[in-house]
Amino acid sequence: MLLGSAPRPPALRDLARIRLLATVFSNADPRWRKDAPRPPDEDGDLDLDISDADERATVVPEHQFEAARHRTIAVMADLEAFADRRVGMQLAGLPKERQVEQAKYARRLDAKRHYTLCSRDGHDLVYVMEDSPTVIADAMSAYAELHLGDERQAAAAPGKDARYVSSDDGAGSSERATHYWAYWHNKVARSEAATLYASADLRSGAMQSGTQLPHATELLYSLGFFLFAAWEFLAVLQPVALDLYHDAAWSRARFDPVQQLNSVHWIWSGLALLWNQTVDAHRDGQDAKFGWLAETVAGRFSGGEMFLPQLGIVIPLQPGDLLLIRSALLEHCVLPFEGERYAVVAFRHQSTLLCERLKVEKLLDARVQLRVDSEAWIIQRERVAQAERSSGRDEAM
Ligand SMILES: O=C(O)CCC(=O)C(=O)O
Ligand SMILES: [Fe+2]
Repeated sequence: MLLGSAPRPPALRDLARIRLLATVFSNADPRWRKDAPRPPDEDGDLDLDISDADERATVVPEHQFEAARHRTIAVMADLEAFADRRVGMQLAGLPKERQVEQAKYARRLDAKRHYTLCSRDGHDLVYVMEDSPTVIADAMSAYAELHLGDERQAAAAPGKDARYVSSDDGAGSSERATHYWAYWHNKVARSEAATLYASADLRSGAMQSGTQLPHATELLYSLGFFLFAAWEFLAVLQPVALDLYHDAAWSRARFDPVQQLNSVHWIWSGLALLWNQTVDAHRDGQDAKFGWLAETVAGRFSGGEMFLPQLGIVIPLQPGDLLLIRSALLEHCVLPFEGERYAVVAFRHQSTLLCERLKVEKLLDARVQLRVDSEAWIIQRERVAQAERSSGRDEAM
């Protein structure tokens, strides 16, 4: 695939969307039963109207992305070693205090830079882009206000998800929650015949009865910039990954609840929405092995940086930043914070690629790099300079 030429996914007309939502979330719909047979590939009863592409999320000026690509620093590491789990310091399982202690010895990246962390063998590991405009904090607060209620007190059920069971309970606000909007594959039979089911949030009564739907849709709209930015960056930096993710998403579009909530740039199999969660050192073992997770944070908080022990690096992820990270390979944890910290994490599980018979190894073979001497880089640099010149002119006028 050529740089940036990933096909734009279609979007739904509002009315069609509401009708679809009603169908998708209806209890009667057998697709969301765990034991449902795999949906047929041919057109089902849901007719997507693709005639009206939704451009809402595409109003971000292009030079903003170009500028973000413009400044990078590289930290060399070894991707294969990560896959083998041989490299660097690993902290999963250690008490949070020990994780925090180790973070003191890590290199702290400059918050005012965009950067790429590369592997020695030419694979990029992490991308960080700062300064995206954010409406996400408001949307997360509003959604929490309306729909989390008492659940906000309850983090992910203790013992269920080790990532969010922190030995340090003191960090952050007292209102914590983790919610998933996702489709999962049946964990028992991860095979061709594996079935899909929606996350508990999406199967909840409020979602199914529709009272929560407008707010969920609104929240997803508010994430438009984030999803768009992740899409755009993957298109340039990891086009093969974007292609795979896109194919996986769109071959499942009719059955993907979040897709149905409307997202033009939805290439993920799930979203994790975190309100004030501390997150212990972990790898996201279910994510595509060499794949990417996209994350943004919102709220007003201090601390809460992301620590990558294997790289010995602390990333001061700030509200509005975008992080792309090989989440199944790189161990990461969130350092303690004060204030309100929301995280939105978009991921694609390995099982969703296997199920689609998509070759996840392609993600490794992509060998797409951002190199200062590459042609792509030079083109980008020129475009950045151009964009900066013209925006300078705009400001002067
Ligand atoms: O909250 C964060 O910044 C990270 C969340 C995370 O790593 C996860 O949900 O897997
Ligand atoms: Fe994670």
